[in-house]
Amino acid sequence: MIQWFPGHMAKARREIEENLKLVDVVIELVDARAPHASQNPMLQEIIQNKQKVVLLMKQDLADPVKTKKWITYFNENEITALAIHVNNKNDIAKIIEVVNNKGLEQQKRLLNKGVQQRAVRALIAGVPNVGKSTLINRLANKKIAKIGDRPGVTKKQQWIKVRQKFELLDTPGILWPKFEEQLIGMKLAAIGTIKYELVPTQDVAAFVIDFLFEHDPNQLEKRYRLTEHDDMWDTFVHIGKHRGALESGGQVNFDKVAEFILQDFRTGKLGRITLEVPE
Ligand SMILES: Nc1nc2c(ncn2[C@@H]2O[C@H](COP(=O)(O)OP(=O)(O)OP(=O)(O)O)[C@@H](O)[C@H]2O)c(=O)[nH]1
Repeated sequence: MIQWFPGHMAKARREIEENLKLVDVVIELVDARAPHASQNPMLQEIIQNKQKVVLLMKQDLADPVKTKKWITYFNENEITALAIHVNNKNDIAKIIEVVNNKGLEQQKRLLNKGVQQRAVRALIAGVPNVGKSTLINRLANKKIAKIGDRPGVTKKQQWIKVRQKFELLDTPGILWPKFEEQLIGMKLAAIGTIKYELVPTQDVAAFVIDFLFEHDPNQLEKRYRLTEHDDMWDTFVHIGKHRGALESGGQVNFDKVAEFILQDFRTGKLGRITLEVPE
């Protein structure tokens, strides 16, 4: 997990700016469970006149009604957006079609300026853990070796041919998450974008419990037999006993409880939850 310091952000930005020169379309990945929180604030600024497609990833874990609202919201702002489950073939086919069309559109604009036609080119960008590598592998239709950090080695750009349609840069642009607001930090920690060193696990789990109790209390009853929630301490004790998160003396292990809650949330065992709706 990357620690984002100003230097890293500047470097990430430079890399994307360099790569942007090579492509017609930017594929921006956000998390369908928190599309606003997981959107990098800088990207739009540097994309400028390139075509963009926003993918709401992990739609299988998100609330389908809220996902529809988000798609409408993006469309109303003249942004093409698709909800994606990376294991759904139709979703992948849709990406290929839309990216290709966007790329051709972009090229048509440039042809008038004397630029030669070539294969449509695209790049993927998004915050950590949003599903960039998985999507690249699905689009390539084969397993691409993951290229780790190799400081000091400048890698030559490689292009992946996607179904004879367009070319995709093999390394995604990794964008930094938003840090400015505590609530955004909570959402990002809940969906797994940022690590717990930044926000304590128990706080994140407590946030998830509060959110569910307000928006979808049935899930808490179904999963943990939790029917009332006045006090976080009591709620953790209840869930700890229910899930057997106990220490040798029979005391509830709060860290373990928090891990259980977050794991349940992230794997969809607490239902399909979206943490925010468009304003
Ligand atoms: N349920 C679900 N999980 C997904 C989906 N797409 C990706 N994932 C999971 O999300 C996790 C992160 O995926 P990666 O492809 O490693 O994400 P990344 O953006 O490349 O992550 P970094 O390398 O940290 O930047 C993995 O466990 C994937 O299996 C999806 O559509 N649905």
